[in-house]
Amino acid sequence: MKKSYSTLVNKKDITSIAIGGFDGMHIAHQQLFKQLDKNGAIVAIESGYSNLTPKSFRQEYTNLPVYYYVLDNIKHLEGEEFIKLLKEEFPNLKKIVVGFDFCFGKNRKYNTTGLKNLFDGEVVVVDEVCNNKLAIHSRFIRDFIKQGDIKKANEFLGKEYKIVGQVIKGQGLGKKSFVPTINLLVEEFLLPKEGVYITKTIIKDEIFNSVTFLGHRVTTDGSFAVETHILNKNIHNAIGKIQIIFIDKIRDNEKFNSFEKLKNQINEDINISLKYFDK
Ligand SMILES: Cc1cc2nc3c(=O)[nH]c(=O)nc-3n(C[C@H](O)[C@H](O)[C@H](O)COP(=O)(O)O)c2cc1C
Ligand SMILES: Nc1ncnc2c1ncn2[C@@H]1O[C@H](COP(=O)(O)OP(=O)(O)OP(=O)(O)O)[C@@H](O)[C@H]1O
Repeated sequence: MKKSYSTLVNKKDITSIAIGGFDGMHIAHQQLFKQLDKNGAIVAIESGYSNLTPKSFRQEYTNLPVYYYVLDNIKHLEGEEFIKLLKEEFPNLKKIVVGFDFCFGKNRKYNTTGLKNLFDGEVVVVDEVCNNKLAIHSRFIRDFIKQGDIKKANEFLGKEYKIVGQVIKGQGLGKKSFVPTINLLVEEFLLPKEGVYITKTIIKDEIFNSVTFLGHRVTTDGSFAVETHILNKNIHNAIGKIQIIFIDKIRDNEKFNSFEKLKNQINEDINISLKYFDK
């Protein structure tokens, strides 16, 4: 469940901050957080494009308080003005942690050297964090997810990719012709490539093994759907928000020329998922 430490911690108590967009809260971001002291905080600059950990979802991946600032409100600031703002916001600030490629201020013209010149406290610059020689960045993780390469995305995230959606009514076909599924409306999160995935589904804090289809139902009504089938369990009453955790991709979305062929394939997808959870 979402934590909201930032509302509980007084900004006056904060002595160190890490600054960045932090979409995904991936392995490299976590390296920055390790440099913070026990009165540390995360200053997340919201560009409006965060879709790995949108809006306030970043708080879930850290015990440090996260404070959000809207990029449009601060991007016009000169370097001195930005530092002044930080010192007003966090009057006891002693240390700032950023990555090697951090830029800030009007036209992004200030870099880590500028930060060291302008801030009178300690500045820690973290070297590029890589995974097997590949730099870890949110934009690369987004590419992996869009390509359906969930394993790679999870490796770079340092955790399993998770989306949150609202339960909605399906076509009512699943139960009758295929298997029962929970249909979801997902608005804020980046969706993996169309296809079928081994997943876990969290409903009211309870975790279920599942298999999830997402894409255009090209075999039935053609409409776009995110639907999850809970393995070995009948769930009748899922409502509200549920979470889907992506583990691995099974296959691409396919158009079948009969419902029977789709049904056989769905059973095969279920078997692959069951085997994965059995091992
Ligand atoms: C594991 C699984 C795999 C699926 N694969 C496909 C597929 O490859 N192509 C497709 O058109 N629909 C696929 N579907 C979606 C079915 O067409 C869908 O479940 C059916 O239309 C029922 O929809 P409903 O839940 O809205 O009633 C899949 C569903 C599941 C659960
Ligand atoms: N691979 C990395 N190694 C070290 N520091 C990093 C790395 N990636 C990001 N950072 C630092 O983390 C902070 C947050 O950066 P940012 O939100 O731009 O992450 P990102 O993964 O590079 O995102 P994007 O791909 O969208 O640019 C910044 O201070 C940035 O310099």
